[in-house]
Amino acid sequence: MIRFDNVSKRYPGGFDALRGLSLHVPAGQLTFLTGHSGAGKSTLLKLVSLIERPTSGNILIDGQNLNRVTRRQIPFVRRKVGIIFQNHQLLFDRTVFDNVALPLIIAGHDHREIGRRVRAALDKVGLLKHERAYPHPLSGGEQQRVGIARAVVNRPPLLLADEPTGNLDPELSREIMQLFEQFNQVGVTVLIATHDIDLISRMNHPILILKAGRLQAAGYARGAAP
Ligand SMILES: Nc1ncnc2c1ncn2[C@@H]1O[C@H](COP(=O)(O)OP(=O)(O)OP(=O)(O)O)[C@@H](O)[C@H]1O
Repeated sequence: MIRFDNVSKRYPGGFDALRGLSLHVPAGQLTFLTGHSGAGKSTLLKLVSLIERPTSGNILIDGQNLNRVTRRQIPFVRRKVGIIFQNHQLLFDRTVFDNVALPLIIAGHDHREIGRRVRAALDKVGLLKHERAYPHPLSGGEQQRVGIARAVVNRPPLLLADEPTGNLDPELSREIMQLFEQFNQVGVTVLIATHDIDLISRMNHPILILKAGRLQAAGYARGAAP
């Protein structure tokens, strides 16, 4: 699903965030991406979502080489990718419904289709009863679920999450991970960047470990081979 072939990323200022990185995230898997602070996890996710471009090397998503994607094509490629951030980046002056509807409005769907899909996404994350609420009074875990509903409302085949449990306690973190597992079980490829070794070591999913912009190791927490 995601293939990095000798990818390097040098930011303006000269810092090499990724250095000749090659890796593969198979379709249909839930994969964790971990490594020290500054190892390049967020940079990798930004390259996959075309927020940043590589300095050299090739990135293939579902066989499509991102180097060949023009600026004008970026929004169409991004529709295949749902992105979840640690601080969920919700619009606090819009209702839960409107926050989740945003990607569909941008994509130009009609009113009825938007209503149907938003409610389906809110139902999946257990927030249907809060559709008219504003994000502020919701708990941190609920706000993160709104962000997840917004990411999946377009039904993308690929979900990326950057520290999605960073602000949550262990119980809520487990619930959020279970949600990702549910999406994965219906065929969505999921890539989650996280520092939470404790959480991922209790789950049996493939792990990629970055160190200073390179792949240090790939495997399973429980030592099981793929
Ligand atoms: N826009 C930018 N301009 C310059 N340097 C950047 C930029 N974004 C990231 N970097 C640098 O690139 C390196 C990798 O950053 P990145 O955010 O990818 O790491 P990370 O593994 O996600 O770290 P963390 O776990 O702390 O979020 C860091 O040293 C960071 O300072």
